[in-house]
Amino acid sequence: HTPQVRALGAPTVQMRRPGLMHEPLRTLRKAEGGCLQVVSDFDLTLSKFSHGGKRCPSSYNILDNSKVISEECCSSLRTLTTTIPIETDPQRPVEEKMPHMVEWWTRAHELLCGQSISWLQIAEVVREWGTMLREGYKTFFDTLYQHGIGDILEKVIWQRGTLHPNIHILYNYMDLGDDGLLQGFKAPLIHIFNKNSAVGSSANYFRQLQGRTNILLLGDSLGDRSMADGVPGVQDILKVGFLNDKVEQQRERYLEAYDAVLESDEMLDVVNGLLQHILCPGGHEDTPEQVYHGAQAHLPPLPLPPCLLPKTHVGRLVEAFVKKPHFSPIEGHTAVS
Ligand SMILES: Nc1ccn([C@@H]2O[C@H](COP(=O)(O)O)[C@@H](O)[C@H]2O)c(=O)n1
Repeated sequence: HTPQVRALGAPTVQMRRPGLMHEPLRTLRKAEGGCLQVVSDFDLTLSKFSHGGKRCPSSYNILDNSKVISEECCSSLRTLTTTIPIETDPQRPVEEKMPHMVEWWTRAHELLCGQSISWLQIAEVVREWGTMLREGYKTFFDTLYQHGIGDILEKVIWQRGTLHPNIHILYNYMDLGDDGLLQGFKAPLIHIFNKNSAVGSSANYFRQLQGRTNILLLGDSLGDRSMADGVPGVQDILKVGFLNDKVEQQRERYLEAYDAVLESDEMLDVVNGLLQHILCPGGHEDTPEQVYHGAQAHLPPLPLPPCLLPKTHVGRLVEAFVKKPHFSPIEGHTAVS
């Protein structure tokens, strides 16, 4: 018997087969988090899709739309967004979309590298942007940290004080020259349809987490549902999708792709509620806030991320600011994106 999961009763939650949630939830709950890893997308999943009626930028957009980019570059970047209809076209198979995505990301990187962007400018742009995480992000990260669960998410914001050592970030890391200017992006190129255990250092990373056989996956695009593909030894996986846009048109496909779909929901409350259900198997369900405050009481002080240690190169500081730090996962904690 799976106890009622209060979070799933929220009006924004849609499930095609609610009954199918029972088994994975039961397994996840039974393990009390000991076997859990959370694999999450960042853009428009942990960050907001809209705020005050306006669309929020992706982590690329914050640079694209900023004053550090010339008008000409901005317009060229905008031209590239003509690829979006291909990205979101439900009729095209992923294999057909792939080359277009590679071309888009590659060209955007080339354009950005031609702009002599300095690390200070990047830090400033990110600071200005800083408010766009979904409400509840602190509860989310702190709860996972307090329970020793890493294996989380892509791209997390250190500025928000939530870059705990159990987080592993998979992203297109910037390459800053000795002059502090953006000169390239590190390989391999990561784009919307190749974020999985086969890319870059992920295979190693996931191998370290072999004991964590239950996955809570969070995404906002249909490509995100494959983020845990190839992870070794997975027993149960629960996929939660944020359906941000064109809700009516996309509902059916999202319901097929994800176990639970959150429609136009800018909060992380449902996710926090699920975590709280999984992590407090013994008794009643506290509210996520109660769990959060409990978690806070036990949190050790945050260690400085390696990029902020005194001896490190200033460029690494920038990488932290722009959410593209290259931290080695710390054994026993870790996290993914
Ligand atoms: N140069 C680019 C490339 C992609 N985008 C958009 O960012 C989004 C990234 O989404 P993830 O789910 O992979 O985090 C994606 O929706 C692209 O449309 C961009 O803005 N600029």
